[in-house]
Amino acid sequence: MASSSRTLSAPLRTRTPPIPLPSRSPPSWIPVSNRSFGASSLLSSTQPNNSISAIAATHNPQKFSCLKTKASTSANMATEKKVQVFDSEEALSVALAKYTADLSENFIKQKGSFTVVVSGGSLIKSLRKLVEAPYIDSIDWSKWHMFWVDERVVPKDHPDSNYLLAFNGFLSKVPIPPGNIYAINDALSAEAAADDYETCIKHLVHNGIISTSETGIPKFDVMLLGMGPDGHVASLFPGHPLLQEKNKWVTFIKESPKPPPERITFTFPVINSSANIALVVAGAGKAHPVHVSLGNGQDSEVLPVQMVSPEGELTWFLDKDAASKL
Ligand SMILES: O=C1O[C@H](COP(=O)(O)O)[C@@H](O)[C@H](O)[C@H]1O
Repeated sequence: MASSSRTLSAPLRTRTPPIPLPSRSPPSWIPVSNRSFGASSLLSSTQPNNSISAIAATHNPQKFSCLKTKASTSANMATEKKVQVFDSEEALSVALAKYTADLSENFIKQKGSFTVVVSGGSLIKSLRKLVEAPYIDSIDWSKWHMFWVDERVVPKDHPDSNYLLAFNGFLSKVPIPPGNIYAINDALSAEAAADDYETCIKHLVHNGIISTSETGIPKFDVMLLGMGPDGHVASLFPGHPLLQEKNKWVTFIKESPKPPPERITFTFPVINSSANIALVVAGAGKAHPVHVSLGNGQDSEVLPVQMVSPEGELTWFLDKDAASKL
């Protein structure tokens, strides 16, 4: 799509979000488009329910080679895991853009759409190469459907909003149709916003926009996820009972250990139903949970990031600082 045909909204300056949102949860019959809604080395994994394929570190991410292996897992499923280590976060972001663009092309060819889930945090900055040439023009953004793996229960123009972060760093630069951007309804309580988002997802499953796994759980084409220094993913924190949630697709937390306290989040059944997950981790401050997940590091408890085990493929994008303990 030519860059001249992009329909970009202005950055948020007021409390009015660029995507029209109802003041309260809309009934399910409202059309979804109107809803608110260096060198290579090989590692072995200590994680029992995952296989690991390879680590490749390089200045030129186009040239890394990955050995792929598959192993059985406890739930008769195989998670194919790839680990890529880059000399810099810059090189990581180049590779992440290619990874995402390739998936976009393949899914759009295969089924005519691409369902993408993003986290907040540092992930959004690492997506910066995707909004540059060649991908800005080669990706068919009109087929993208965007979701959030977690969101803080704040207005969309609040500095803590994951939506605002994504808008400023990504959405404002690409012509994804506004009706394909599924933000949470920020006019609701945490509990109601989680229910509302789950209803939105159900509606899209019903419409065939979101695929499902054999068990009927939404199966997003890709989740692009960051990880906190404590090993949290989405708003699923170490030791929290929500790690064990099995029934809900979207839930809420009111006492997040990381501010702000009120958040909504996808649960592990949905996260692990994904066709692809990219875990994007940069910086020495995250070396410990990476060591625990991929090396022989230990923690007093199972970290949320260790519970990421998708039905499809898991790819770790690490910079060398995050991988420094491996
Ligand atoms: O609070 C959150 O933190 C995590 C990790 O953020 P990062 O800045 O350390 O990468 C993020 O993935 C999540 O979406 C966000 O709500």
